[in-house]
Amino acid sequence: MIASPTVPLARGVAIPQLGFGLYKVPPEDAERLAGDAIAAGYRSLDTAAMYGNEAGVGRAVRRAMSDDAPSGRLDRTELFVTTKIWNTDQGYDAALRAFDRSQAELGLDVVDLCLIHWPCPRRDLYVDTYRALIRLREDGRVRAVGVSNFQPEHLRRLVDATGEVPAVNQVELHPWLQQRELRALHAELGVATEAWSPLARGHILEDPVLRGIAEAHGVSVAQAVIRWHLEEGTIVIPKASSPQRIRENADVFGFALTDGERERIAGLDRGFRSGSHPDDVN
Ligand SMILES: NC(=O)C1=CN([C@@H]2O[C@H](COP(=O)(O)OP(=O)(O)OC[C@H]3O[C@@H](n4cnc5c(N)ncnc54)[C@H](OP(=O)(O)O)[C@@H]3O)[C@@H](O)[C@H]2O)C=CC1
Ligand SMILES: O=C(O)C(=O)[C@@H](O)[C@H](O)C(=O)CO
Repeated sequence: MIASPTVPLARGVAIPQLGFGLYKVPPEDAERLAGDAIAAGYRSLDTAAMYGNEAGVGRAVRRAMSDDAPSGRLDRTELFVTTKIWNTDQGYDAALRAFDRSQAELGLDVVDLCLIHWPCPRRDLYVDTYRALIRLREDGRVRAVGVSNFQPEHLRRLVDATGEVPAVNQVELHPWLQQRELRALHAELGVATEAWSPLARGHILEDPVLRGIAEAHGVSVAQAVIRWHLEEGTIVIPKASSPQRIRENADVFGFALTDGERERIAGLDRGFRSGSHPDDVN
């Protein structure tokens, strides 16, 4: 894999644009698959307390920094780890305690990015939770703080209440759910867009337009879609369960989509969600 470009966040932090997602990776597989991803050239790992696999991710990171690293020793600054505060841990004190647990599971002195996993507006605790993340950043325990699954009204309220713009909003985004209104607000506020379920959990892989574009480049549909995300400027974190797919998804720097292909993909937006809608999660 050619080194992924990075996306600048506030305060001099930069996140690799291509990362590896670990939702539904069983705890016993997390160290191996995160290690496979690092060996394939990924430098960013996306986990969460809810995934139950932070310990394995932390072990893979520490192994990559050790003298017996399978593919050459890396410095901690070369790796980027994201975790998230789960819904039942929202609130100022609860979020601080949840972060203590995540940090202990990961076994890392500093976490690169910590997100509020879902806004959970009916709990009405996301502003307090965000203040806890700011405190963690000020204490040097996280480098950047952000949110996930926030809709425009949640972002606006957070910015009004705290005077802070989250570094990242991680949302479901792929060719069938292009999130144009939200991305326009991100651009206005200066929030980086990160795509979860960038392959729509596999649902889009049979799309005939995407298949035609992939065939034209001699790549898989997954590769064409990941390439589209990169060209859109989105941070992208595909998950895969085999070393072969992990490598395939990172082999996306040797071709470029044409303007016509990007236009055809723009026409695929249909509001399809492969995961939950933020209104339904509390
Ligand atoms: N903040 C949030 O609320 C959320 C965050 N996320 C994050 O985003 C990450 C990615 O999203 P996720 O939901 O996992 O879904 P993805 O869109 O990344 O799709 C993963 C699915 O696609 C399959 N797949 C991957 N690569 C290929 C390929 N090259 N060819 C064919 N099939 C392929 C995988 O199969 P297999 O595993 O069998 O290889 C898996 O079934 C998560 O792992 C997590 O880190 C996800 C959901 C919500
Ligand atoms: O993966 C995550 O981070 C999630 O929160 C989701 O998968 C969420 O639980 C969902 O969308 C379930 O369909």
